[in-house]
Amino acid sequence: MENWIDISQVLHDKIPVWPGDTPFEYQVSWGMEESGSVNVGQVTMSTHTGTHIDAPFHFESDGKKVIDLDFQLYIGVALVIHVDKPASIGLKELEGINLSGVKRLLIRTDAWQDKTAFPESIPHIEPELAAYLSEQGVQLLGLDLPSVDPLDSKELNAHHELNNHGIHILEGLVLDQIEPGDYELAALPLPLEQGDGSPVRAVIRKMK
Ligand SMILES: N[C@@H](CC(=O)c1ccccc1NC=O)C(=O)O
Ligand SMILES: [Zn+2]
Ligand SMILES: [Zn+2]
Repeated sequence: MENWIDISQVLHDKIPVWPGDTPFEYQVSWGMEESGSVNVGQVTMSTHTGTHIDAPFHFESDGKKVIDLDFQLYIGVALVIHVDKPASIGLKELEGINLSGVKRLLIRTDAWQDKTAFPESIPHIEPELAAYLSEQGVQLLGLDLPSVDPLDSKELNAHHELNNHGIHILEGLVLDQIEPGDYELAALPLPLEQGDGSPVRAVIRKMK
């Protein structure tokens, strides 16, 4: 009994993407009939589709690309907390939660309920939170939202501040059914040499 729970969005042709971004598409480009032996598929997608990580190159031209990220960060103990549908996530929202020594923090907001559509607005991470999180030891921040900044933000202050404090970003998790507590997490990015982001298969297992 392994008890791993999938907290990833399913990738299918109707998965919502950032407005104006490349739609997700899977096609069998070389079918059984044609090839004589196999189906061979091709995937077209934005790197920010569904459950994914951001590399700093996403928002900084000289930032690290996916291949440069330490993959160890994406496997290990993580704390899940529940901050119910906040307007934004700052110090006040995390009051009373002990984050000391937490390296991977996953925040369940339940603010993106209908995952068949891209949300109209989302709670954002207050950029000032980055310093506090890094003081506590946080190096990976995961959310059940498509961004850590407001959807109309061009400055991407939370992305930058998190990166300035050595905190990496995991977005688009599915945490609706997940009770707060200590878990093991695995959410490995693909080894994309040029990637600004990467889809991940994110799974968690409750710590005994
Ligand atoms: N910051 C978002 C993605 C993002 O901003 C975005 C993704 C695809 C196409 C356009 C985007 N932003 C455009 O202003 C993210 O980190 O996933
Ligand atoms: Zn992203
Ligand atoms: Zn992002």
